[in-house]
Amino acid sequence: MFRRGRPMDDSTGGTSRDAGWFGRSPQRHQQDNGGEERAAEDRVPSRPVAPIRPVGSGADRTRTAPQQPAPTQPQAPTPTQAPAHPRVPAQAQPPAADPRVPAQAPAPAHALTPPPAAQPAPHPTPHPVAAPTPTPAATPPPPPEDTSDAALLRRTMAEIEPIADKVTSYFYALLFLKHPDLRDLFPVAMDTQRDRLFRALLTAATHADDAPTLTTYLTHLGRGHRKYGTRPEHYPAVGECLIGALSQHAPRSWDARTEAAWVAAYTTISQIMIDAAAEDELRAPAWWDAEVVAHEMRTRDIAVVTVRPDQPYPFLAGQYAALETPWWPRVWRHYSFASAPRSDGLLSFHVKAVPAGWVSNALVHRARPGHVIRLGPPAGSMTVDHSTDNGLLCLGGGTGIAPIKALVEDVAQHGHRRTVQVFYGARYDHDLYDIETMLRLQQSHPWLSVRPVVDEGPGGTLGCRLPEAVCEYGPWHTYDAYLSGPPGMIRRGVDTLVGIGIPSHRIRHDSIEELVGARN
Ligand SMILES: NC(=O)C1=CN([C@@H]2O[C@H](COP(=O)(O)OP(=O)(O)OC[C@H]3O[C@@H](n4cnc5c(N)ncnc54)[C@H](O)[C@@H]3O)[C@@H](O)[C@H]2O)C=CC1
Repeated sequence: MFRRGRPMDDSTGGTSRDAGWFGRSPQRHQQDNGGEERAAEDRVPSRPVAPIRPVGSGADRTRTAPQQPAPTQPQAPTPTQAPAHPRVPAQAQPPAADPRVPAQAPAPAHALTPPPAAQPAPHPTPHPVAAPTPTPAATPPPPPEDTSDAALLRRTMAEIEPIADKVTSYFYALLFLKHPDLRDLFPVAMDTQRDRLFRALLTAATHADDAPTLTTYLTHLGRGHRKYGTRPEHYPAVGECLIGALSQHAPRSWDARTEAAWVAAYTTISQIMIDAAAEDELRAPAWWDAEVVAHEMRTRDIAVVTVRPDQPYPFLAGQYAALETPWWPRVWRHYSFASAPRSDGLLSFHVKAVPAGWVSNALVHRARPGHVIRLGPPAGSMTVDHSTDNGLLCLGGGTGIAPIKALVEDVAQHGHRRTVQVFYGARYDHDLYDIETMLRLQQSHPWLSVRPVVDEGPGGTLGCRLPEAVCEYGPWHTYDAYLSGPPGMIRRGVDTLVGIGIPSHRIRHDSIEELVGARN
């Protein structure tokens, strides 16, 4: 969930009312803990992380760079084999990789070289005898240099940010060169993985001096990495190569102190993630196997897939999960739950097959009843705040209607009458694949109104009409807003809603960065 223009990592449980990126909502906290607050004494003892020995650090920066990794990248998602899921988790991914981390560039702590002070202009003196001599303005002293660890980390990040892609490639090259055994544990295609790592790194670095925020974020990250089979011994290998890559590409800001700051930061990061994963092991599986029990094609490229998890799967309406199919091991994509929790324990997802979408094509065109997929733990905080009576204004674009439907069901289950107004957007009439369900819900719930908004206008003109359509109704300033759909719709929707008076802290949606490419 986000504040406007300021993404919250929804896997971390932030709410619009939290103070920062990774603030934790009471509601999400409860869900994280299975409804119970764990007593401190229940915590498992910390597992010490092995020391990190930076690879390719400042001292040997001049060495030849390793060759770029050559991950095989199949051209099209046309799986031909259906290997069974290995029962023993053979996956591992580097610990600093979360899709929900905002790709926000860190602001440099301050300019290292202050701009030159302006020189006083020469005063014209037509009558030199009488003219007073001006006192030159005092040159302000340069601000004291911030040499805290956090500032050192931010300086490195600022230096590598413009060449992020290169640094990430170098990091993986180093990792697979030094630890070739780890290559098999990553997905065949490393495209999404690369961005995630860098974004997670940015977040950790920019929040290094904000311990509570960082801890909450990393705790979720550590738990989420269980499904990859990440083990404590993987962390030093990743850390060493990460620091090696940074030192190689940030020559201006790298020195012994900077290296020490990175080693300390990464050690802390690893420790929190390892401990979080160990604690989570006590109460939840790393992933759930889930059998497909129904597969319904709604259009030629949209399917509603219903699965039965092999054990209870607690979640909240509005959340999402990572899904892995048996055809593309270690490739996980996120989908929202399309229903509130059901008494029969079944879960539904709305999946649109997108071009070159590995998981989406497998789920739409290949998965059938009887197949078993995997689910990661639930995440996300686009959930209903049941502590208020505010109405809900919901914008669902395309398959983004899935979590909106879950939210409506959630309000219905709570039996507390609140106005819910849904605007359901699609390009054409025939793209409104779930309109019948939504209209049925409207019929049975007098507090619910559903308005389809189709882009195709008179004479076949197309325009993105969804956010604007909301302005024709209202007023909305007492409503909580929920947006779900393509990133462009979210961005424009947020601007529109703020423009018509909904405070940004009452506007909720999943991470835009995560949405980009996350469901393909
Ligand atoms: N399947 C799921 O569980 C979920 C999917 N999503 C996301 O929803 C999206 C659904 O994609 P499609 O069905 O292909 O939607 P689409 O591209 O057909 O668009 C759906 C609606 O969004 C509006 N829209 C699109 N771009 C816009 C823009 N730049 N400004 C304003 N409005 C815009 C359209 O006018 C239309 O009303 C995907 O990006 C997916 O990641 C989001 C949440 C859950």
